[in-house]
Amino acid sequence: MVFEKFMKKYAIIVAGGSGTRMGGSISKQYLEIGGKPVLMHTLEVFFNSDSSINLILVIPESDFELWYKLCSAHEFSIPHQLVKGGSSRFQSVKNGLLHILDEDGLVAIHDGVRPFVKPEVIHESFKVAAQEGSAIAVVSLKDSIRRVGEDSKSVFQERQFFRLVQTPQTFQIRKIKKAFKTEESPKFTDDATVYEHQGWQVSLITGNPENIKITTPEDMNYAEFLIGKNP
Ligand SMILES: Nc1ccn([C@@H]2O[C@H](COP(=O)(O)OP(=O)(O)OP(=O)(O)O)[C@@H](O)[C@H]2O)c(=O)n1
Ligand SMILES: C[C@](O)(CO)[C@H](O)COP(=O)(O)O
Repeated sequence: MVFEKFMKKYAIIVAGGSGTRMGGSISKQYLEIGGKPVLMHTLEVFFNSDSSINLILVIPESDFELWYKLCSAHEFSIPHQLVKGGSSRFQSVKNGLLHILDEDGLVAIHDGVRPFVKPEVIHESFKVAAQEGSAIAVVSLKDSIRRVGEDSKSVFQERQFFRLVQTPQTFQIRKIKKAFKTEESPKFTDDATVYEHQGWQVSLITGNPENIKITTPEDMNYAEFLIGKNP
């Protein structure tokens, strides 16, 4: 039995992107919902779920000044380490991992633009990763799905065999640091795929459906609605 309570814990919050699908002059991670930048909500959920988690925030180096100004304007005082982002999500995660020693412990990797993750999911992810090496938050599908071929013909798929993958994706530090030593590949759409590339099986946990990745403008309306429900 491994008890995660006594292990060193980190969370790498990746926000090194520029939000091309959202558009606009300010990257989506700094847009306000409920009067506060998205990223501050995300950092708060982790801090409030367990204040012993060491928070590492990855943003583009060119945004450091902006972030300091936002922290000052919003009197944001949650302790975190700022790390520069990379040219892709993979590179941003890799930069975050370089700031963690190769030690026994756990690291949750989480998209900065998923501020609605539930504390219960964060706790479960650390618990399962301590026992099994990894814990990937996923949710079941509610709609029917079809696979569309290049000829535009579509085929019914049995949705019970599929899951939507979210973050946090939590790992034992030694394993995920080893996994990220590999060359970047287009197949690496998340951290689970990098881990799996080592021949290791990932463990799935149940995420929360409202833990959306804020991606396009209509997501901001839903995010404002959700903040209203959970101020
Ligand atoms: N070079 C990058 C690219 C993405 N991300 C982060 O990875 C998460 C998921 O990526 P996505 O939603 O695609 O964000 P963007 O890359 O900013 O958006 P887009 O693809 O629309 O440009 C986001 O928190 C994003 O900031 C990152 O840390 N570094
Ligand atoms: C990591 C992720 O959020 C899991 O669903 C997703 O793969 C990120 O994809 P994106 O294309 O970088 O937004």
